[in-house]
Amino acid sequence: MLARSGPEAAISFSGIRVDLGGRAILQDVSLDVKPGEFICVMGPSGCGKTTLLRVVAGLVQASAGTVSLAGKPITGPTREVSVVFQDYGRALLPWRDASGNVALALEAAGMPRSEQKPVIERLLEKVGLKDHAAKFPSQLSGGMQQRLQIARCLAQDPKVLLMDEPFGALDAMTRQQLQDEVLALAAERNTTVFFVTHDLEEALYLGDRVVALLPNPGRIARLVDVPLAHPRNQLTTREHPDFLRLRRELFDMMQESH
Ligand SMILES: Nc1ncnc2c1ncn2[C@@H]1O[C@H](COP(=O)(O)OP(=O)(O)OP(=O)(O)O)[C@@H](O)[C@H]1O
Repeated sequence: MLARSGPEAAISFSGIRVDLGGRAILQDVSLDVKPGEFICVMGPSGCGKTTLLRVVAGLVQASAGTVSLAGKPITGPTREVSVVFQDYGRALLPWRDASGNVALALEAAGMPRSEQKPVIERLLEKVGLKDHAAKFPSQLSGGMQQRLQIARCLAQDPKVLLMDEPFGALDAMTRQQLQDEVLALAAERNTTVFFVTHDLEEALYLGDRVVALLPNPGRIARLVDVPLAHPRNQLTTREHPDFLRLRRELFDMMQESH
């Protein structure tokens, strides 16, 4: 057995290429995501962010190279990985109330009904929906529906949480609240988060590292460490000189690539 210098990567991409529709969408992507790391993938529309996330979800296969989860090759969807989509409206079941939507994940895991109630209550409380357990998705605001989708994903107790532009459809205030909630939840559970966004500031605010992709074909243009202290703060973090410096650097890089 080979000696390892540190813990095994939670997600490891090694020289992957993804071809779709007869062309290379992603090329030569290599990246190790550490366990418990919050990694943000950003870049312009069409650079392959969602495709990269779908590779981790086991929904798209790499045409070349390898992708593994905690050392095991990804061959399809697994319960260790959960996905939060931008479109919460379609992700939730409209005929089930908030409790019922969270229960879905517990049922899928085979948890007996009698054990589900306290787990559901705790999760809804965690995402601030304790008093809305009996409401149906249509009775909840957009932010609340997204919180519910997050609770349902957490019910699966995933090692890796994939988030695809999860706050893109929310107003600025709600978006900031949810950013802080997800940061706190991920830190508390030591969940590895793979977060896709086209918003550079969101990527820097959330990420321990930011992967900047450029398109045609999608490839890693920059990988930056974000040296900002935790917990992050919507005012002081965003005003920090390191935040402003990195924002400028990545912004310039994106502009130059046009
Ligand atoms: N199934 C598919 N067949 C053919 N081409 C595809 C398929 N899925 C995605 N693509 C193409 O791959 C490229 C990358 O798409 P992807 O959705 O991964 O980009 P993105 O960076 O997430 O974009 P956006 O920010 O607009 O969501 C796009 O040009 C898209 O048209």
